[in-house]
Amino acid sequence: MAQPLGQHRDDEQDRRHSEDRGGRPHACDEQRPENSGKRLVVRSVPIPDPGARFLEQIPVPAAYAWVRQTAGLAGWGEAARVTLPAGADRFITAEKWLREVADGADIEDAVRRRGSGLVAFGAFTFDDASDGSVLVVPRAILGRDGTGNAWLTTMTPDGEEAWQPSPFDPPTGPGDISWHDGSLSAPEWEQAVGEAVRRITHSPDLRKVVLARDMYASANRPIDARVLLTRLAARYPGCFTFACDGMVGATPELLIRKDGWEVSSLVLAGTTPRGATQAEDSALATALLGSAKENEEHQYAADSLSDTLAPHCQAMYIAPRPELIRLANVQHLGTRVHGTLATAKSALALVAAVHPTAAVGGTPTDAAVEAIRELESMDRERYAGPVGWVDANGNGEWGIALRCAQLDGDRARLFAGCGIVAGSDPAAELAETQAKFRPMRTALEQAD
Ligand SMILES: C=C(O[C@@H]1C=C(C(=O)O)C=C[C@H]1O)C(=O)O
Repeated sequence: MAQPLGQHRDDEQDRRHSEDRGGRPHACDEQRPENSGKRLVVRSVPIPDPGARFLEQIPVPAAYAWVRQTAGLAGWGEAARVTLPAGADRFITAEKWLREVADGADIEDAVRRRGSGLVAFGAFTFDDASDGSVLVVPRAILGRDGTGNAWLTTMTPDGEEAWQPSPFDPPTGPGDISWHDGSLSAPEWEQAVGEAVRRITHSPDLRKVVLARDMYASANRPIDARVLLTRLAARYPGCFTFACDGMVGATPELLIRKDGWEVSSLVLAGTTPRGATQAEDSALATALLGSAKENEEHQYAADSLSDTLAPHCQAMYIAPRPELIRLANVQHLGTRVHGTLATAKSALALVAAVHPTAAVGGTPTDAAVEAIRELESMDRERYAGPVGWVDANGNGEWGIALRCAQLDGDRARLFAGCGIVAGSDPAAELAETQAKFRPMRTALEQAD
């Protein structure tokens, strides 16, 4: 393995500073960059290939990441941050903030690849009514594409010392984990599912509601995001393994990828377990693909994405029927969507247009979000919200934050949810949430 890149003292100070505040800014920080006014000096340079396991080179526990297969971005430190209050305008406010940061920045990009130059990572709340969305420009990003081209980007507030390799803070596992119920116990959550089915059956207006539940893990030691990232990336290589401001996971669902005029998405909805044998696995897959209930649930999600994306495209292709997406823990129905934009739009503007899809909200959107607020008895915070990265030109890649946890010191809050339609069975949905918790549970409990 190549030498770890090490860390700079400033990164450590940044981390302590943000941890002192519980990772959450005070109200007076809202919409103000932490480097207040200092312009950023951004340099991207090619580096020798650090290898496929480049996530292991992040020098500090507070990691930023967006990685699929052996390609992606791994960041650390904080050069600038904006925290956005509740509001449907949080994506556009974030976009404006990034534009101002980029306009003021001194950028030299000798790499000129997707993800080089000035890049911010973001995690947005699911609900317009929730505070806590963030966009962070790290101090350093290690980037790698699928063919082993690699680069290092440093982003430094003017007048400060650029990040330099120095001692590496080795990752440590979280030790023994104990588990605690979240907002609802399992039986209470089954009751909520029953109530959603009743409302869908009796109201002609509500067709689908995605209901989620949370649970808590307590560890012996502070939980190091890097440990979870490397475990998740190894077990879920086809997913987007992500970390942003303590939100860590491996999501299979691509909300929007924007590259110049091209946009794409992978909508998921409809789930079945993996089989214990190949024959059982295939039988489950065949049943999923042929199930009227799962296809109905899927269609709402595919329609919601295509209905909201279409007005921004001059051409759009939607796969005519869902395909099977197999992960280590579950199998899904998935629909791929590709489009060409009609007018220039940033990735964040597109995220604003399509979120929340009926993969995580429901149909119709407003009634479903209202039912979620009433029935889940919790704030989803950034679970099921958009997570990803955006560059100075508005290109980027955003997933839906699923199969994930919010880290807070030695605690983690895990989330999982399921689409509920008229034909849903509460016990089967509870089992589905258990399967969807598994990626994070295993990542936390796995022995080194
Ligand atoms: C809501 C989640 O997943 C979503 C719901 C799915 C379903 O109901 O079948 C499938 C994939 C995701 O779109 C989750 O993982 O928490």
